[in-house]
Amino acid sequence: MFTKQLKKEVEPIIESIYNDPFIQGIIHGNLKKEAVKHYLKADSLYLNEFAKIYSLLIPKLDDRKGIQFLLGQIDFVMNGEVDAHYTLADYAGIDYKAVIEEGEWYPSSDHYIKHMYYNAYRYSDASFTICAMAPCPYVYQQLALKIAERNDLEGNPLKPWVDFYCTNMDELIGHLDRWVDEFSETASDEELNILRKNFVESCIHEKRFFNMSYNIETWEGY
Ligand SMILES: Cc1ncc(CN)c(N)n1
Repeated sequence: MFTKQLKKEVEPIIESIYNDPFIQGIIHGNLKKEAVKHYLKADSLYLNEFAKIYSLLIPKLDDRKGIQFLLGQIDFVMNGEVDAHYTLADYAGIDYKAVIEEGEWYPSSDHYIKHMYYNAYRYSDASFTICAMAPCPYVYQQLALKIAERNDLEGNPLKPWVDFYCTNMDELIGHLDRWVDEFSETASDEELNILRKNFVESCIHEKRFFNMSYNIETWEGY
């Protein structure tokens, strides 16, 4: 399966994100509050765009089930994933609604968001965009499962964040994989390479997004 190969290829990237300070801060329950705040400011806007990009895929699909699935995902991104954000906001002792008002597309999130939009407008088949979007649920699921495996989260205020991404991603990932695997069966080598590159680059964007948050990256700090 094509998506299986992709997942194998990005294992070292996920391992390196796991060792980066943002995820280590989650593991040890001592992530600095400013990093959480910066993450929330960036991520609330990122998720808004993610929902909008799903909507751009709707005209690319013909099957009713696929369209219904995307509508469900738009709802999840807009209304469900906020639970994970509230866990972080409560941990940092901040007013979530007030904080996200100050959000911006900081350089690394800006790059990531535009990577997804480019593929949505550039290619008529949804698979190209899906490969750029799939690391969003996949990387978080893999990180959460890896953290949960340690079995040392009792009493960690960030445990609900880990639990959230351990449990809510399977169906979505299965759906995205099926779309891409089906397309890959008839795709040219050149198309396969673009799909692969999109997936790998988005995993790297995930790494940069966490580091952007940890390092409080802004446009002023060029
Ligand atoms: C940047 C980013 N990537 C992934 C996720 C998890 N859906 C997220 N909330 N934000």
